Amino acid sequence: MSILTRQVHTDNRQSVVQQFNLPDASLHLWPQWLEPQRALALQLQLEHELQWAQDSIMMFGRSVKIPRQQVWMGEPHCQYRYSGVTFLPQPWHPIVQQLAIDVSDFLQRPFNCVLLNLYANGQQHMGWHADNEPELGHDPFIASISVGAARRFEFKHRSAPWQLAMELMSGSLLTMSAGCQQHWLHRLPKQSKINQGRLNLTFRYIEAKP
Ligand SMILES: O=C(O)CCC(=O)C(=O)O
Ligand SMILES: [Fe+2]
Repeated sequence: MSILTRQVHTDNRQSVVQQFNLPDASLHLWPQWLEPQRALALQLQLEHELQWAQDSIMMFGRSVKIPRQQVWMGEPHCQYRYSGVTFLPQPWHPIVQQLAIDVSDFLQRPFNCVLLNLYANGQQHMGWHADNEPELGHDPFIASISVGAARRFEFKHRSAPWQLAMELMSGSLLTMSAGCQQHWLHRLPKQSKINQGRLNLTFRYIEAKP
């Protein structure tokens, strides 16, 4: 499959965007959305100040530790159930809340919760999945910010032999929408040679129940 990408260059790093024209999905990547100093400060501060946990999930009827650490954070109503486990949100850390506001302003989209993942090195990873839990609504719009080591991020279509890989650099913003979670899977594969850590934040929106 040939993927057309369109690149726009101006002085402002936030307006440099790559658009991936995939069947059944929309992906946009701003490779340098955060200033390098802000990306580094964010990584260091969040690594130290959040209550990271190597949670367990259910796989094939067994409880298995995830190969990374995570924090679920956001508005109090944003309970999140995946892989057989319900997560209650930690209250906003002010830096993460400010980032949620900045991303919302930039994309003109609401976000009220975020899954943070901390990968100590390239051995830590996330397997094939889609973020299609019912709480996220019919066609989730997800904004993913990465800081730290650059890592490969891969997509594969659920029913056609199409694949796509990209590099998520420190300070990048990736959006996944328009069918991406229904029709595609994504993963962060192992890259054993990478020794540095990486932190990723996927901002999401969960509607409050009346
Ligand atoms: O670390 C990443 O870039 C993957 C994050 C992701 O897919 C998720 O949090 O659902
Ligand atoms: Fe995901």
